[in-house]
Amino acid sequence: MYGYKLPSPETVCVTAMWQASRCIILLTLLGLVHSTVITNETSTLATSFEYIVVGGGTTALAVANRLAVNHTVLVIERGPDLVDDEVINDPFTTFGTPSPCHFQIQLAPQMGFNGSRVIPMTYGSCLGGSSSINTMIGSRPTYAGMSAVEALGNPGWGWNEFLPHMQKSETFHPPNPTQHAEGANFIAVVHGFDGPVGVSFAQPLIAPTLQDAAKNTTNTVFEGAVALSPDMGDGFSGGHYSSYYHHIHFNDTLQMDRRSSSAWSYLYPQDQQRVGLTVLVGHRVNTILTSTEAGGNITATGVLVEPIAGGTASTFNSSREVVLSAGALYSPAILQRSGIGNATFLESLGIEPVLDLPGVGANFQDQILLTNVSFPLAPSANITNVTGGGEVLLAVVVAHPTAIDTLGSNGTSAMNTLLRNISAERALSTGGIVASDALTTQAALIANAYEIDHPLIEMFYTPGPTAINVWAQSVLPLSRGTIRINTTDPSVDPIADAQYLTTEVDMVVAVAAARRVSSIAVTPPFSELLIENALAEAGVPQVGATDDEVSEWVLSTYTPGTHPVGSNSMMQRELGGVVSPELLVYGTTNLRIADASIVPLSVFPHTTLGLYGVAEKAAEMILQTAAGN
Ligand SMILES: Cc1cc2nc3c(=O)[nH]c(=O)nc-3n(C[C@H](O)[C@H](O)[C@H](O)COP(=O)(O)OP(=O)(O)OC[C@H]3O[C@@H](n4cnc5c(N)ncnc54)[C@H](O)[C@@H]3O)c2cc1C
Repeated sequence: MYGYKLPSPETVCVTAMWQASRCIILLTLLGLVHSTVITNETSTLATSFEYIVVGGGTTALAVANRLAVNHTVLVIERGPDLVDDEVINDPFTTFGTPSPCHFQIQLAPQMGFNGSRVIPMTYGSCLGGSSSINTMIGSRPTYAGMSAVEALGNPGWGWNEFLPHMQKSETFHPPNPTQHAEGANFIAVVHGFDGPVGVSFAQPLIAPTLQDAAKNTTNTVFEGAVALSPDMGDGFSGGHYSSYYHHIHFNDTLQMDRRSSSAWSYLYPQDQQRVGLTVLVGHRVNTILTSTEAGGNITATGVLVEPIAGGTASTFNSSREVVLSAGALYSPAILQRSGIGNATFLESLGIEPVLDLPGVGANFQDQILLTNVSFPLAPSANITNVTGGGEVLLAVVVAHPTAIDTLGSNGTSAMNTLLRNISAERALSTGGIVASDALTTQAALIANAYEIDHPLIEMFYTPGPTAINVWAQSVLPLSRGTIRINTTDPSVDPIADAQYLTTEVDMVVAVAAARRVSSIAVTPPFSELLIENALAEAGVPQVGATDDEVSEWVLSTYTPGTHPVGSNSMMQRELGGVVSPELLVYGTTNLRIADASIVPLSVFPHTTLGLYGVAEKAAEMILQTAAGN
């Protein structure tokens, strides 16, 4: 006998993905879930939690989710809850379309041609943080990169130990037969298949003509040295090119994509509801409250919180730990306001130091992007085939050439010499490092990584309606800057100074990347898709331009890579490290940091998938401490 069965409320909710908040409320009313509380009101909240997580961004929500399975956790996010915001949820509308989550910080004047440049850096401020607005390109650190991180005094952070944490976060969607036929591939053993973060190839994956042109031209420009990769996340992505996967949830039933931000992975879905989790939005953490133990160690006891809209400040207490996850731009500022940082600097602002830790805010670094490159399509090019008919498509082909692929053996050995004889003076004088050893050690590790298998640059091709963009990104910058508050007023942004391109080797890499961009535009079959004078039209130096001409162009056009890291680095304390391999702030008993600020070297070509690994590893270590192991 056949009967008609009504879909369960859970099924309705999964199908109506855009209405998740309403679904969660419905399910809660039906008594089907014990829902996480998301609120912007403090009056009804408890004042004490086992854990407090500062920030509600990419890493924060992942850590909070894992801790809240068995503990009470309060997350405090400065920005709003934008669960139903269509710009954020739809992967294809986020680029270039502002949302209430898009924010910019004005960087300190950076090096430019003939003087300095004032450049803003974009970041996300809402639940999910920057994962709610980013470009969703999925890439992982390399084996060589994680070896360098481990060698900075971080046992347990090599590729083999780190991989399981990235796998735990992930549900990888293998390419479907069409995507496979179009070039998408994967290696199953390096992926996870039941974690919260959806990772899949985009739909549609490619614009066929551009895909072919990009692959063939990459091959020619790098003289066949850059080979098709079976999987860009296998740890050996240097010297390869491939179609990218993205952090996107692909829903088989609906045949549609949705951004898999941290919020959509670890917070909103029904199966991620946590009765112990409270998320307070629209509130800023001004300071972390501390007490000093008998032995001189500092214990975090809670946080001082203020509503963004104005109103009375509140205090929340933590009985176990405080986890700082406000991102590479803001976490150092919160520590500094709390009296943790360079004691002399803090005193100059009238802040009483509770912990002298000179590395707070130092070792700040970001990749650069050469983005201002938009090559106009030739009238003869079949626009539909080249650009997918004017639809927004995600990155089509990405290439990760190594130093030897890009510079040849003479260039590589010249760069190696520069790296191994690096002068730390400028970084020291600007406060970018706290000891010259910090830079020479990092430079030697970067040189080793390049010798093994680390990408020197990343190049990707993306189509627009009438032009093709070729992006080049430096991957492992050596210039070091600072994040520093200049007032105790918590509503004022810190001074973020990336010191882009101030180290000679970074200019060498940028010039090499720019030269490859020029070569690509004049190399068939890619060049055949473009107008005849595409280089001049795009303002890019001609092939054969002098080094000075190329440097001038680089200095006039580069933009922030929006992958800032390192401002509370995980490395030895003597080198200016801020956190131990257990992510505990040195000199504290229970203050951890889990966000991009702990990453000591830019070994994640794109940061997000690696940061989910950091979050999973952080949560595991915190839970081990709670269990007394
Ligand atoms: C435009 C853009 C494009 C990008 N593209 C990619 C990409 O394609 N692929 C990729 O892998 N990565 C990409 N990234 C980088 C990646 O998104 C970030 O590195 C990553 O999300 C950072 O995670 P986080 O947890 O360190 O910080 P965030 O996710 O930024 O979270 C920090 C959170 O802390 C909150 N906060 C700050 N101060 C306070 C305070 N005082 N109190 C309370 N809350 C506070 C902020 O509002 C924010 O929500 C991109 C980033 C941007 C901005």
